Amino acid sequence: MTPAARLQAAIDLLTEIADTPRPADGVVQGFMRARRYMGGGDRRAVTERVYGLLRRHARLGWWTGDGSPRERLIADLMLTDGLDPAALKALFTGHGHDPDVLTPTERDLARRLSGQPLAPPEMPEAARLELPDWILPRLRAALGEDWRRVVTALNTEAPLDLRVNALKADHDTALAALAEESITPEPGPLAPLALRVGGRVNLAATRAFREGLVEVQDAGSQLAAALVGAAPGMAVCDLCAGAGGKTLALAGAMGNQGRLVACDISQGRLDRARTRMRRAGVQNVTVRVLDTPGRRWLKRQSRTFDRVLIDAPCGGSGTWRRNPDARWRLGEDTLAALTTEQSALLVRAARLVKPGGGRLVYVTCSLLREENEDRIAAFLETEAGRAYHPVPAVQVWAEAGLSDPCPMPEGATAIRLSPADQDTDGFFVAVLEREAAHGADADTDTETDAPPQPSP
Ligand SMILES: C[S@@+](CC[C@H](N)C(=O)[O-])C[C@H]1O[C@@H](n2cnc3c(N)ncnc32)[C@H](O)[C@@H]1O
Repeated sequence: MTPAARLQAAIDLLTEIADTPRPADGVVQGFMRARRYMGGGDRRAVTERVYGLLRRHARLGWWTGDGSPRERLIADLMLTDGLDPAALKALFTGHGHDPDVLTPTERDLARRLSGQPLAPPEMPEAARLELPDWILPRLRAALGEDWRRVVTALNTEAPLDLRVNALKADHDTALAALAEESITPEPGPLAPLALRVGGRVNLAATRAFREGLVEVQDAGSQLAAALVGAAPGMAVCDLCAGAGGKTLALAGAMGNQGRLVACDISQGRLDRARTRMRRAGVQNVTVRVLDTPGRRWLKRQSRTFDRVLIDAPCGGSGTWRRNPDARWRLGEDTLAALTTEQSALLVRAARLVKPGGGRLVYVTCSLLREENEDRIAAFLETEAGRAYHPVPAVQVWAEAGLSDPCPMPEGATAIRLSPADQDTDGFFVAVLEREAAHGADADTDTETDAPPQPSP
C-alpha cells in the first residue's frame, strides 16, 4: 500500500471504531481479518496511526471540535507529523486508494493548524492529559502528588507480557521455543514467570503459544494472581474468572492439585477460558456459569474455600495503556453501577471463605479509590465484613515469595501497582483474612436455596 492508501485505511478503521460501542481492539482485529491482502508493514502502520489517534483523542478534539475521523487525521498529520499544507495536499489526491481531495473546509483547517503544537499552554489540563473532565479530580485524589506522572504513563503503549506456564515448561524451555521464531524476550517486572517481548509479534503462530508453554498476561495481572497465595491441595474459587487469565495462573501455582472453581456470569468468556485451559494442560478446574442453578450451587459452598479471588468487574483505568479508547466509554453512571456490584460481590464471596485463616482476595485493574480502598472500607463495616481483617501488604508480598522488595510501605493494607512505578498495568490487590467463627457467628452464613427439609 502507498503511504496515502494507508491513511485512507486509517480513516476507514477510525470510522468503524467511532460507529460502534465495541472496544477498539476488537474492531481493529475484525478490520484486519477482513483485509487479508494487507501486508504486515501495512497493518502495523495503520494500527499504529489509529492507536496514536486514539491516544491523542482529546488534544485533537480540542483543535477540531466534533471533527470527523477524516478531520482528526488531517489535524494529526499537521500537529503530530508537522506536515505543511502542500505536503498534506499531495497525500489527498483522490487517485486509486488515496483519500479524496481536500474540501475547502479541510484546507482551511490545515492552514489554521500549520506550525501549531499539539498541546499549547492554553489547552485545559484534562485535554492535555487525555482525561474526561469528571475523572480528573478522582484520579488526582487517588494518586496523590504523583498523579500527573501516572496518568501520563497510562497514555503510553503497553508492552506484550507473557507468563511461562509452569505446568508445561520452565523458563529455559519457553525461551528456547520462542527463539525458534526469533522472539527473544527479557524478564518481565516483579512477577517471577513474566517475560516481556519488545515490539509486535504474531504470537498465535508460534509453537510456544500453540503448545501452551506461554500465555499472554500482563506482569501486574500475574502478580495479582501470585498474591492470592494459592498452593497445591487448596480449595480455591475464582469468582469472576472471565476468559481465565488468572485461573490459568492459579492452576499453575497449584500444580494442578486441589480444587479450583472458575465462575463467571458470562458463558462466552468461560468458553474461552476452557479453550485456554486445554491448551495450558490445566486439569483441576471446574467451570460454573453463575446462572440460576450456578448461583444455587455457589450458595451451598459456604465456608469451603481456602482462597476466594474476586477479580472484580471495574472501570479498567489501570489498563488504559492497552485500551486507550476505554477512558471515553466510562461514565459516572457506569462507575456508580460498578461500585454497587463490587460491594455486592464482596458480601456474596465472604460466605464462601473458610473461617480461621481462609482469605478473600479483592482485585481490580482500576486506579480509583471508589473501586478500591472505599469498597474494602465499606465491606469491613458490613455484617459479613466484621469477620475479616486486612492482611498487611508486606506480609502478603513476603508470603508470595517474591524476590523484589514490596512496593508498599509498612502499615499498608493493600498493594497498588501502576504503569509509572512498576511498569505494569494498574492493579489494586487487598487480601482479607477470615477469623475463626465463634458462638452465634458460626451459623450466620449457611443459607442455601435448597427447600426446607421436613421435620422427622
Ligand atoms: C476483570 S474481569 C475478569 C478477568 C479475569 N479474571 C482474567 O484474569 O482474565 C471481570 C469479570 O467479572 C465478570 N462478572 C461481572 N459481574 C459478575 C458477577 N456478579 N459474578 C461473577 N462474575 C461477574 C465479568 O463477566 C468479567 O468476566
